[in-house]
Amino acid sequence: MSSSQTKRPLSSAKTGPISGDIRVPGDKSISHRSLMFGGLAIGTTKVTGLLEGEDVLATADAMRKLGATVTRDDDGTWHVTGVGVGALREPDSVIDMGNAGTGIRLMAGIVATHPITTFFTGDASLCKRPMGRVADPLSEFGAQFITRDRGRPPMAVIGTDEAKPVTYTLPMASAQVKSAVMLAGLNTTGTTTVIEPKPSRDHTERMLRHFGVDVDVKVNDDGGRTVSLTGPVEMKAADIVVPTDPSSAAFPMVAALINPDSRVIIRDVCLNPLRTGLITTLIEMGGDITITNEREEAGETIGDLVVTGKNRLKGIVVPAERAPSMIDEYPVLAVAAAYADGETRMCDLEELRVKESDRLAAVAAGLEANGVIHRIEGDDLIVTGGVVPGGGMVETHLDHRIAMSFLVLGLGAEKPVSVDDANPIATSFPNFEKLMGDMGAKFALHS
Ligand SMILES: O=C(O)C1=C[C@@H](OP(=O)(O)O)[C@@H](O)[C@H](O)C1
Ligand SMILES: C=C(OP(=O)(O)O)C(=O)O
Repeated sequence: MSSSQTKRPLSSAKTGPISGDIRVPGDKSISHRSLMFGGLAIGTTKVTGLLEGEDVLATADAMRKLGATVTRDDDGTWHVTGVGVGALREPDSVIDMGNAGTGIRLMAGIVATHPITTFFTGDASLCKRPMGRVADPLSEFGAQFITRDRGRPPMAVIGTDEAKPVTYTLPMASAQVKSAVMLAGLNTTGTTTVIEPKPSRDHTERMLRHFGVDVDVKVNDDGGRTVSLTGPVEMKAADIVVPTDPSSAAFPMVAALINPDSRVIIRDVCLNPLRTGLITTLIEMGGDITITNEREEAGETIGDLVVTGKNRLKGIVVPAERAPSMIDEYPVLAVAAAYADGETRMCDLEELRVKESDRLAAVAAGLEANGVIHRIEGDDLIVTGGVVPGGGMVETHLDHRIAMSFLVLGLGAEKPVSVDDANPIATSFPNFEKLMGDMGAKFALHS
């Protein structure tokens, strides 16, 4: 989003039961990848269910600047005609990736092994985020990077036409870094390998296969994975049906769980096992969540969620190894924990410090402002739940998940909860207010 935009404060208030039969927008990770991979493939890829959020629209523009043809029909179907791996055009202007970490890091991987120079920038949030985590492995292919402030955007990527294949062990659990390296490998002669000590979301692996790329995945003795592909590859256009985003479904899910007598059905949710950590956790906390109509589409498992508020939640310990499968859901899990009996400990949240905001600090500040007992020990967040006083104003720091999480907090609180800026919600969930409002959630502009 544009950081020069005027802030839009918004409040939420105690709502009572919510009910509805809804579809949240398309999965953000899959949407970015469908445009990128469609733009690299030979032929035209049809994409239905694309998330039309600001992050993904920035990726659409980026692919156009690199030579792909990306169009939208009036019914919301997108078409991407690719240029072929190796044939990207050098952009004639700076590419603005807005608020999107996934967008900039995966695009960096794509352009790193094309003989072009690409300039990337982003909003005030993105320009604080570390790019060294992709620049380091991509430099090993032979690409060069120029960044400001020790690795932050704006960032220039000088791609190489003599890429050397790389074997890289991820120093952190990151699907973005894994994907950037794999995507650089597409136009590299030889085998590119990524070893990930903890498995992270595997949409890149699944979707590359869908586009005809041979991706080898081995499960290692320690539970990690070794992913490899041999380039240069030719990708063939392949239609994509984007499932709905479990990270967006998280908000109505938690809203239903904290409001007794609620009942919400959320349709066509991506249930990739590397994305379902929050569902597992909320069920362990006693939440009434049932998965129905489970099926496979375009290489991903999808299903419908039926969520009710009939059980009171209880605090639990959320193990560190679950973090990659629910990394974006911790802010809203902290909200669920604020309504749970007892203590919830969320372990090893270091990666939250480098998201759209320092989410560990932003969540703690938001809980503090609304009278929720909590503490941070090392990289663990511990929340003691019960009655939520509310009444506080929360700084969102250009972070959509902080904005939506605290608006959900207000739906059960004694006094309204306000966020200083609801604009960032448009990056991932443009119809959040309408969808939640139609189910009974009370939102009001904060004066
Ligand atoms: O690959 C992806 O699509 C994403 C990976 C995760 O980031 P990290 O790779 O930094 O963990 C996640 O937080 C982000 O929202 C989307
Ligand atoms: C971390 C997120 O996204 P990104 O890294 O793509 O900005 C998110 O959507 O919560």
